[in-house]
Amino acid sequence: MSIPADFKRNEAIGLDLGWLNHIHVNKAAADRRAASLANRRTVKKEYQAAWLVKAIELIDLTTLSGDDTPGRVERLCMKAMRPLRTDLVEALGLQERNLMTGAVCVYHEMIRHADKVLKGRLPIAAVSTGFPAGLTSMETKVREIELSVADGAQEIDIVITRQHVLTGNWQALYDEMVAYRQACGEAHVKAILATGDLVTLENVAKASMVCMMAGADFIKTSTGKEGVNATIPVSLVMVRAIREFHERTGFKVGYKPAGGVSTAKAALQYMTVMKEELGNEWLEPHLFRIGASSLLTDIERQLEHHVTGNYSAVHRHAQP
Ligand SMILES: O=C[C@H](O)COP(=O)(O)O
Repeated sequence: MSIPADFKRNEAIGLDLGWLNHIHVNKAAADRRAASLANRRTVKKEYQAAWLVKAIELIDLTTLSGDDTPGRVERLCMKAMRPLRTDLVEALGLQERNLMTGAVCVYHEMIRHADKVLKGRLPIAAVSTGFPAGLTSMETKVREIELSVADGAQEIDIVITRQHVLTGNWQALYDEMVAYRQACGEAHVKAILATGDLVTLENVAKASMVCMMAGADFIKTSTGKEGVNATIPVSLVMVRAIREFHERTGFKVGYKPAGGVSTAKAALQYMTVMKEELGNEWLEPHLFRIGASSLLTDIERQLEHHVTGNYSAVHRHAQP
Protein backbone atom coordinates (compact mmCIF):
# COMPACT_ATOMS: atom_id res chain seq x y z
CA MET A 1 0.00 0.00 0.00
CA SER A 2 1.46 3.36 -0.90
CA ILE A 3 0.80 6.14 1.58
CA PRO A 4 1.34 9.69 0.25
CA ALA A 5 4.62 11.12 1.54
CA ASP A 6 2.87 14.09 3.17
CA PHE A 7 0.24 11.92 4.91
CA LYS A 8 0.06 12.78 8.61
CA ARG A 9 -0.94 9.83 10.76
CA ASN A 10 -3.74 10.37 13.31
CA GLU A 11 -2.62 10.62 16.92
CA ALA A 12 -4.29 10.73 20.32
CA ILE A 13 -5.73 14.23 20.89
CA GLY A 14 -7.30 13.60 24.31
CA LEU A 15 -10.86 12.65 25.24
CA ASP A 16 -13.18 15.61 24.63
CA LEU A 17 -16.41 14.83 26.49
CA GLY A 18 -17.90 18.21 25.61
CA TRP A 19 -17.59 17.40 21.91
CA LEU A 20 -19.02 13.95 22.53
CA ASN A 21 -22.07 15.30 24.38
CA HIS A 22 -23.01 17.33 21.32
CA ILE A 23 -23.17 14.29 19.04
CA HIS A 24 -26.70 13.38 18.05
CA VAL A 25 -27.86 11.25 15.12
CA ASN A 26 -31.10 11.76 13.26
CA LYS A 27 -31.90 8.11 12.47
CA ALA A 28 -34.77 8.86 10.08
CA ALA A 29 -32.58 11.25 8.05
CA ALA A 30 -29.69 8.73 7.98
CA ASP A 31 -32.06 5.98 6.81
CA ARG A 32 -33.53 8.22 4.09
CA ARG A 33 -30.10 9.22 2.78
CA ALA A 34 -28.96 5.57 2.91
CA ALA A 35 -32.03 4.48 0.92
CA SER A 36 -31.43 7.15 -1.73
CA LEU A 37 -27.80 6.05 -2.09
CA ALA A 38 -28.72 2.38 -2.25
CA ASN A 39 -31.42 2.92 -4.89
CA ARG A 40 -29.31 5.14 -7.08
CA ARG A 41 -28.44 3.89 -10.57
CA THR A 42 -24.79 3.00 -10.37
CA VAL A 43 -22.14 3.71 -12.99
CA LYS A 44 -22.42 1.61 -16.16
CA LYS A 45 -20.21 -0.16 -18.71
CA GLU A 46 -16.60 1.05 -18.94
CA TYR A 47 -17.04 3.26 -15.88
CA GLN A 48 -18.42 0.35 -13.91
CA ALA A 49 -15.52 -1.88 -14.97
CA ALA A 50 -13.06 0.84 -13.90
CA TRP A 51 -14.78 1.19 -10.52
CA LEU A 52 -14.72 -2.58 -10.01
CA VAL A 53 -11.01 -2.74 -10.80
CA LYS A 54 -10.53 0.03 -8.25
CA ALA A 55 -12.66 -1.92 -5.76
CA ILE A 56 -10.24 -4.84 -6.01
CA GLU A 57 -7.43 -2.58 -4.81
CA LEU A 58 -9.54 -1.64 -1.79
CA ILE A 59 -10.30 -5.16 -0.56
CA ASP A 60 -8.79 -6.56 2.61
CA LEU A 61 -9.01 -10.13 1.33
CA THR A 62 -10.01 -12.04 4.42
CA THR A 63 -10.15 -15.49 5.89
CA LEU A 64 -11.15 -15.70 9.55
CA SER A 65 -12.43 -19.20 10.13
CA GLY A 66 -11.73 -21.70 12.84
CA ASP A 67 -10.76 -24.22 10.16
CA ASP A 68 -8.22 -21.96 8.40
CA THR A 69 -5.08 -23.85 7.40
CA PRO A 70 -1.67 -22.69 6.13
CA GLY A 71 -2.70 -23.99 2.70
CA ARG A 72 -5.88 -21.91 2.61
CA VAL A 73 -4.01 -18.79 3.71
CA GLU A 74 -1.31 -19.35 1.10
CA ARG A 75 -3.97 -19.68 -1.62
CA LEU A 76 -5.64 -16.51 -0.33
CA CYS A 77 -2.33 -14.67 -0.59
CA MET A 78 -1.70 -15.91 -4.14
CA LYS A 79 -5.17 -14.67 -5.06
CA ALA A 80 -4.51 -11.31 -3.37
CA MET A 81 -1.40 -10.84 -5.51
CA ARG A 82 -3.10 -11.99 -8.73
CA PRO A 83 -6.75 -11.16 -8.14
CA LEU A 84 -7.91 -11.48 -11.76
CA ARG A 85 -7.41 -14.27 -14.33
CA THR A 86 -4.73 -13.47 -16.89
CA ASP A 87 -7.20 -13.44 -19.80
CA LEU A 88 -9.29 -10.80 -17.99
CA VAL A 89 -6.22 -8.74 -17.12
CA GLU A 90 -5.27 -8.74 -20.80
CA ALA A 91 -8.78 -8.06 -22.09
CA LEU A 92 -9.08 -5.11 -19.70
CA GLY A 93 -5.63 -3.78 -20.67
CA LEU A 94 -4.35 -3.98 -17.09
CA GLN A 95 -0.99 -5.68 -17.76
CA GLU A 96 0.96 -2.66 -16.50
CA ARG A 97 -1.15 -1.98 -13.42
CA ASN A 98 0.26 -4.66 -11.09
CA LEU A 99 -3.23 -5.18 -9.73
CA MET A 100 -3.40 -6.50 -6.15
CA THR A 101 -5.85 -6.29 -3.27
CA GLY A 102 -5.29 -3.71 -0.51
CA ALA A 103 -4.14 -6.29 2.06
CA VAL A 104 -4.91 -9.75 3.37
CA CYS A 105 -6.58 -10.15 6.76
CA VAL A 106 -5.98 -13.24 8.90
CA TYR A 107 -5.74 -14.54 12.46
CA HIS A 108 -2.45 -14.21 14.34
CA GLU A 109 -1.43 -17.85 13.81
CA MET A 110 -1.56 -17.37 10.04
CA ILE A 111 0.66 -14.28 9.77
CA ARG A 112 3.87 -16.24 9.14
CA HIS A 113 2.18 -18.38 6.47
CA ALA A 114 0.92 -15.25 4.71
CA ASP A 115 4.34 -13.66 5.02
CA LYS A 116 5.99 -16.64 3.28
CA VAL A 117 3.92 -15.96 0.17
CA LEU A 118 3.58 -12.18 0.24
CA LYS A 119 7.18 -11.36 1.17
CA GLY A 120 6.30 -7.74 1.93
CA ARG A 121 4.57 -7.10 -1.40
CA LEU A 122 1.22 -6.61 0.32
CA PRO A 123 0.37 -5.64 3.90
CA ILE A 124 -0.80 -8.33 6.29
CA ALA A 125 -3.61 -7.28 8.63
CA ALA A 126 -4.07 -9.40 11.75
CA VAL A 127 -7.23 -9.37 13.82
CA SER A 128 -6.40 -8.98 17.48
CA THR A 129 -7.41 -8.21 21.10
CA GLY A 130 -9.46 -11.35 21.55
CA PHE A 131 -11.25 -11.07 18.19
CA PRO A 132 -14.22 -11.29 17.78
CA ALA A 133 -15.64 -10.78 21.31
CA GLY A 134 -12.71 -8.83 22.80
CA LEU A 135 -13.26 -10.22 26.28
CA THR A 136 -9.81 -11.46 27.21
CA SER A 137 -7.72 -9.55 29.78
CA MET A 138 -6.20 -6.20 28.83
CA GLU A 139 -2.74 -7.64 29.40
CA THR A 140 -3.44 -10.51 26.99
CA LYS A 141 -4.87 -8.15 24.38
CA VAL A 142 -1.88 -5.82 24.39
CA ARG A 143 0.51 -8.77 24.25
CA GLU A 144 -1.43 -10.24 21.33
CA ILE A 145 -0.91 -7.02 19.37
CA GLU A 146 2.82 -7.01 20.17
CA LEU A 147 3.21 -10.62 19.04
CA SER A 148 1.38 -10.00 15.76
CA VAL A 149 3.52 -6.96 15.01
CA ALA A 150 6.65 -9.00 15.81
CA ASP A 151 5.46 -11.74 13.42
CA GLY A 152 5.16 -9.25 10.56
CA ALA A 153 1.65 -7.76 10.61
CA GLN A 154 1.71 -4.18 9.33
CA GLU A 155 -1.93 -3.60 10.20
CA ILE A 156 -3.79 -4.63 13.35
CA ASP A 157 -7.59 -4.88 13.42
CA ILE A 158 -8.54 -4.59 17.10
CA VAL A 159 -12.03 -5.11 18.55
CA ILE A 160 -13.28 -2.63 21.11
CA THR A 161 -14.87 -3.68 24.40
CA ARG A 162 -18.55 -3.21 23.60
CA GLN A 163 -19.57 -2.84 27.27
CA HIS A 164 -17.66 0.45 27.43
CA VAL A 165 -20.01 1.84 24.80
CA LEU A 166 -23.15 0.21 26.19
CA THR A 167 -22.46 1.68 29.65
CA GLY A 168 -21.28 5.05 28.31
CA ASN A 169 -17.82 4.58 29.82
CA TRP A 170 -16.03 6.70 27.21
CA GLN A 171 -12.92 7.12 29.34
CA ALA A 172 -12.42 3.33 29.42
CA LEU A 173 -12.91 3.09 25.66
CA TYR A 174 -10.47 5.95 25.10
CA ASP A 175 -7.87 4.41 27.42
CA GLU A 176 -8.00 0.98 25.79
CA MET A 177 -7.74 2.48 22.32
CA VAL A 178 -4.71 4.55 23.34
CA ALA A 179 -3.06 1.40 24.75
CA TYR A 180 -3.77 -0.54 21.52
CA ARG A 181 -2.43 2.23 19.32
CA GLN A 182 0.72 2.39 21.46
CA ALA A 183 1.23 -1.39 21.28
CA CYS A 184 0.92 -1.22 17.47
CA GLY A 185 3.89 1.13 17.11
CA GLU A 186 4.41 1.72 13.39
CA ALA A 187 1.67 -0.76 12.43
CA HIS A 188 -1.60 0.93 11.54
CA VAL A 189 -4.55 0.18 13.78
CA LYS A 190 -8.13 -0.35 12.66
CA ALA A 191 -10.73 -0.09 15.42
CA ILE A 192 -13.57 -2.59 14.93
CA LEU A 193 -16.66 -1.17 16.62
CA ALA A 194 -18.87 -4.25 16.12
CA THR A 195 -21.70 -1.86 15.25
CA GLY A 196 -24.30 -4.64 15.27
CA ASP A 197 -23.76 -4.89 19.05
CA LEU A 198 -23.96 -1.16 19.78
CA VAL A 199 -27.80 -0.83 19.67
CA THR A 200 -28.08 2.81 18.48
CA LEU A 201 -26.57 4.93 15.72
CA GLU A 202 -25.71 7.52 18.37
CA ASN A 203 -23.55 4.93 20.13
CA VAL A 204 -21.90 4.18 16.78
CA ALA A 205 -21.17 7.88 16.21
CA LYS A 206 -19.76 8.37 19.72
CA ALA A 207 -17.66 5.20 19.67
CA SER A 208 -16.27 6.25 16.27
CA MET A 209 -15.30 9.64 17.65
CA VAL A 210 -13.70 8.28 20.84
CA CYS A 211 -11.59 5.79 18.85
CA MET A 212 -10.45 8.59 16.53
CA MET A 213 -9.67 10.87 19.50
CA ALA A 214 -7.49 8.02 20.82
CA GLY A 215 -5.49 7.71 17.59
CA ALA A 216 -7.21 5.04 15.48
CA ASP A 217 -5.91 5.02 11.89
CA PHE A 218 -9.13 3.42 10.62
CA ILE A 219 -12.56 2.78 12.05
CA LYS A 220 -14.17 -0.47 10.93
CA THR A 221 -17.78 -1.60 11.27
CA SER A 222 -17.75 -5.27 12.15
CA THR A 223 -15.96 -8.52 12.75
CA GLY A 224 -18.20 -10.38 10.32
CA LYS A 225 -19.38 -12.46 13.29
CA GLU A 226 -22.12 -10.17 14.70
CA GLY A 227 -25.77 -10.73 13.81
CA VAL A 228 -25.75 -7.52 11.74
CA ASN A 229 -22.54 -6.44 10.04
CA ALA A 230 -21.77 -3.55 7.65
CA THR A 231 -24.78 -1.52 6.52
CA ILE A 232 -25.17 1.72 4.58
CA PRO A 233 -26.88 3.69 7.41
CA VAL A 234 -24.10 2.73 9.85
CA SER A 235 -21.53 3.65 7.20
CA LEU A 236 -23.08 7.09 6.74
CA VAL A 237 -22.84 7.75 10.47
CA MET A 238 -19.23 6.58 10.62
CA VAL A 239 -17.99 8.45 7.55
CA ARG A 240 -19.71 11.63 8.78
CA ALA A 241 -17.87 11.21 12.08
CA ILE A 242 -14.64 10.89 10.05
CA ARG A 243 -15.54 14.08 8.16
CA GLU A 244 -16.26 16.00 11.36
CA PHE A 245 -13.05 14.73 12.97
CA HIS A 246 -11.05 15.83 9.92
CA GLU A 247 -12.68 19.27 9.89
CA ARG A 248 -11.86 19.83 13.57
CA THR A 249 -8.42 18.24 13.85
CA GLY A 250 -7.00 18.04 10.32
CA PHE A 251 -6.38 14.27 10.71
CA LYS A 252 -7.65 11.91 8.01
CA VAL A 253 -8.96 8.63 9.38
CA GLY A 254 -9.75 5.67 7.14
CA TYR A 255 -12.97 3.66 6.90
CA LYS A 256 -13.49 -0.09 6.56
CA PRO A 257 -16.93 -1.62 6.15
CA ALA A 258 -16.65 -5.37 6.77
CA GLY A 259 -18.87 -8.38 7.10
CA GLY A 260 -21.43 -9.49 4.54
CA VAL A 261 -20.10 -7.28 1.71
CA SER A 262 -20.14 -9.97 -0.95
CA THR A 263 -21.45 -8.42 -4.18
CA ALA A 264 -19.95 -6.03 -6.71
CA LYS A 265 -23.12 -3.97 -6.40
CA ALA A 266 -22.62 -3.55 -2.64
CA ALA A 267 -18.97 -2.57 -3.16
CA LEU A 268 -20.07 0.14 -5.61
CA GLN A 269 -22.58 1.43 -3.06
CA TYR A 270 -19.91 1.76 -0.38
CA MET A 271 -17.60 3.48 -2.85
CA THR A 272 -20.40 5.92 -3.68
CA VAL A 273 -20.85 6.71 0.03
CA MET A 274 -17.12 7.47 0.30
CA LYS A 275 -17.00 9.61 -2.83
CA GLU A 276 -20.11 11.64 -1.96
CA GLU A 277 -19.48 12.10 1.76
CA LEU A 278 -15.68 12.41 1.87
CA GLY A 279 -14.46 12.93 -1.71
CA ASN A 280 -12.10 11.09 -4.05
CA GLU A 281 -9.17 11.12 -1.64
CA TRP A 282 -11.05 8.63 0.54
CA LEU A 283 -11.27 6.15 -2.37
CA GLU A 284 -7.62 5.19 -1.95
CA PRO A 285 -6.37 2.15 0.01
CA HIS A 286 -4.65 4.22 2.70
CA LEU A 287 -8.08 5.64 3.63
CA PHE A 288 -10.60 3.03 2.52
CA ARG A 289 -10.77 -0.75 2.66
CA ILE A 290 -13.57 -3.23 2.28
CA GLY A 291 -13.14 -6.27 4.52
CA ALA A 292 -14.51 -9.26 2.65
CA SER A 293 -13.95 -12.96 2.09
CA SER A 294 -16.08 -13.57 -1.03
CA LEU A 295 -16.48 -10.15 -2.69
CA LEU A 296 -13.55 -10.67 -5.06
CA THR A 297 -15.26 -13.70 -6.64
CA ASP A 298 -18.31 -11.64 -7.58
CA ILE A 299 -16.22 -8.74 -8.88
CA GLU A 300 -14.26 -11.14 -11.08
CA ARG A 301 -17.53 -12.61 -12.43
CA GLN A 302 -18.89 -9.13 -13.21
CA LEU A 303 -15.67 -8.17 -14.98
CA GLU A 304 -15.81 -11.39 -16.98
CA HIS A 305 -19.36 -10.47 -17.97
CA HIS A 306 -18.13 -7.03 -19.00
CA VAL A 307 -15.43 -8.60 -21.20
CA THR A 308 -17.29 -11.60 -22.67
CA GLY A 309 -20.99 -10.81 -22.22
CA ASN A 310 -21.39 -14.04 -20.27
CA TYR A 311 -21.42 -15.03 -16.64
CA SER A 312 -19.43 -18.06 -15.56
CA ALA A 313 -20.26 -20.32 -12.63
CA VAL A 314 -18.78 -19.21 -9.30
CA HIS A 315 -16.74 -22.43 -9.07
CA ARG A 316 -14.75 -21.45 -12.19
CA HIS A 317 -13.14 -18.60 -10.26
CA ALA A 318 -10.23 -19.60 -8.08
CA GLN A 319 -11.18 -19.23 -4.44
CA PRO A 320 -8.98 -19.48 -1.41
O1 LIG B 1 -13.23 -8.34 8.34
C1 LIG B 1 -13.78 -9.00 7.49
C2 LIG B 1 -14.92 -9.90 7.71
O2 LIG B 1 -14.68 -10.80 8.74
C3 LIG B 1 -15.25 -10.64 6.46
O3 LIG B 1 -16.60 -10.97 6.50
P1 LIG B 1 -17.28 -11.80 5.30
O4 LIG B 1 -16.74 -13.21 5.41
O5 LIG B 1 -18.74 -11.70 5.59
O6 LIG B 1 -16.92 -11.18 4.00
